[in-house]
Amino acid sequence: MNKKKIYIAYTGGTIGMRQSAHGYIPEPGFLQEVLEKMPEFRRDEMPEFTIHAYQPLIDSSDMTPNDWQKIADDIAANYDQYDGFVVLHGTDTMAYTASALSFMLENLDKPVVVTGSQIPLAQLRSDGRENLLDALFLAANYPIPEVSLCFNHSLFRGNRTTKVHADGFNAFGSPNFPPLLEAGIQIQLVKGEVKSATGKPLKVQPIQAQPIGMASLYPGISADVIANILRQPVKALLLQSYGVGNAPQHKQMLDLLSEASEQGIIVVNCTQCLKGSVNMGGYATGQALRDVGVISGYDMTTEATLTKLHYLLNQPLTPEQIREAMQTSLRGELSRN
Ligand SMILES: NC(=O)C[C@H](N)C(=O)O
Repeated sequence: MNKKKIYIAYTGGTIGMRQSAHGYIPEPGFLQEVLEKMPEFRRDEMPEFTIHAYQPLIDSSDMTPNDWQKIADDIAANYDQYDGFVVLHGTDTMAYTASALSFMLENLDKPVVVTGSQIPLAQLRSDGRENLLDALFLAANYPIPEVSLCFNHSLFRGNRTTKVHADGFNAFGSPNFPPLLEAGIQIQLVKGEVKSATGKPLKVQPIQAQPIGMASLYPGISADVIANILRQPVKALLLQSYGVGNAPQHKQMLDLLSEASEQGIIVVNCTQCLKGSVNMGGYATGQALRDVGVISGYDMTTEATLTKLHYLLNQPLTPEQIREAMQTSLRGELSRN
């Protein structure tokens, strides 16, 4: 039987860490050593896999857009030799990386599954074994050609995920989109579409860090706080508003946002709520934002909004084109009714 070949890009994260006097730390070679002692990964039903360990291995709190670039380039360089890709990554910023890769990898025709764990693979109660077995098995046998995130027996669309639990095994949620697949007793496709590769050429859109401001509204927030954020050389502002996209009807703040929009700063309205969508037509407090040029983030996660802004700001687009693309689904990251 011809086994499928999966490329593992091992970036770091808890899954391969070892206990030290200062807490968990990544250590080169350790993950491979632990895997050698786990025969289940070499069973006949499992695909062949190659591990490429990054130098240095990092805790995902240290991830930057340069690292997203490194992962995207690595996948592109190995694209033709493998049937699918698994990215081993820390959980803290996993949803950001999964979202960023979904935008950067244009014409993706093969599965890219991002996973990691809450407890290191070397520890007795690790969730890393299940997550990595699932990720490899699904990448080989259920090739859904998009960037997904595999955790706790669910496969989610990567750009719909957010870390919802700091210390539970069910660390990720996809609040506004059903899972692509559920791996219970039966493996059940929910929203995912299994397709074999068509041979479309992959294109990587390069990304460099962009100055993006983020402000979460709270009762009593002063316009000065927003003014300070806008004083930086920001190109976009992610505004986390209340409910369906409401903000206080604060003249000074609305004037600031209006000025920012006129200067070409992209101001995106996302809700602080975990579930549901922005609808700025719902209340006068939301309409006031729309009237000053703020655009809707609909039901996008913070992670998807931020990485999509990075993706678009790196291209030669006008502010109007960016606003338009922000409100359009590029990779299934938003739903518009
Ligand atoms: N569970 C984890 O992987 C957390 C770790 N701090 C990381 O994100 O790299």
